[in-house]
Amino acid sequence: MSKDIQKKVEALREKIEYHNHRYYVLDAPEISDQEFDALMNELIELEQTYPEYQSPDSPSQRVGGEPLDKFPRVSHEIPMLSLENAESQKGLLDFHQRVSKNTQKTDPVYVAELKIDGLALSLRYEQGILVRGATRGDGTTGEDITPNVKTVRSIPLKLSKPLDIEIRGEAFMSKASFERLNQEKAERGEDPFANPRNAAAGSLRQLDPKIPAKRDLDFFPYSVPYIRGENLDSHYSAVKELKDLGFKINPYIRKFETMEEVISYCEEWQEKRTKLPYEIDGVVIKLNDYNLQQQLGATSKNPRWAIAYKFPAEQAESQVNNIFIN
Ligand SMILES: NC(=O)c1cnc(OC2CCCC2)nc1N
Repeated sequence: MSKDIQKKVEALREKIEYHNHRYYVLDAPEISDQEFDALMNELIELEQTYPEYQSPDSPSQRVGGEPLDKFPRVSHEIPMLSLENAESQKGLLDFHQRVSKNTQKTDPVYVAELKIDGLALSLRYEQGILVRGATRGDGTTGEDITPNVKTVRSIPLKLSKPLDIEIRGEAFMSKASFERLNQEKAERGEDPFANPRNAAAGSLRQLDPKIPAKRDLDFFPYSVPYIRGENLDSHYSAVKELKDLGFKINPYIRKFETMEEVISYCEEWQEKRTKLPYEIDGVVIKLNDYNLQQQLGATSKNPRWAIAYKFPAEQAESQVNNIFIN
């Protein structure tokens, strides 16, 4: 009997994670929400009947377990640095000058990414299993919020390869989920969140994981500070690897040969950002080649091989819109 139950539980888990990936990462579901819920309810029932089969990587953790009384503190062996800001196009050209001068490369390849306005997370996987999710904190000490991180549907609980790896990225809430949440809070007479970033941060810092589980949080990875057994030679190859491992990758990431192209990408998204389903506050520009990154290194605060182009504060008109929507 027990062998059969174990097989059934494991088969259910795989099926549920497969459909979770289809829906939340590929945006291409194959079954209805009702069918998915039925699979999840069946798994939860089996795990409650046979607690000996509970497992940290079970998708039942995505709906949240028991509340914690506090978050343990964690240290980031590799500090989570912050980005130096460029307030203008001239700042980007100065950055390019510094990079070219210090790497003797006049034509380095850059990667440009939308700067998602959310909460930085560090994810640790051992043999491909998510074992720890932590906030950035002050860059060297963060909070272990693993049960809450497991409720973010686009964060894989198990990678497609059994790797020991650390992955960092931005957890965020879409504009639509933010408006819906504030609507619900208003109906309950609760104070609304000021913006999606606060809503995402506030949700992930709840001691009861059942709360973030209902908040439709999302995640885009943006760096691989540590990987064992594979050597990645560039940021772009790391992003490809993240996609292969099961993560959702932001579709607007681009490689550019010149800073002029980077600047026009920044101008393009400064105009188009209101059309995105999530908030961005700029563009992140990174030197693609890991050897060149290594050559430039980092200060105690920022990497010298990356910079953030921050958009000027959002036009007043769009703020007014938000007030009326709320
Ligand atoms: N908010 C973002 O979208 C974002 C933040 N950070 C980074 O890169 C880290 C890696 C090295 C220092 C900054 N990339 C991003 N896309």
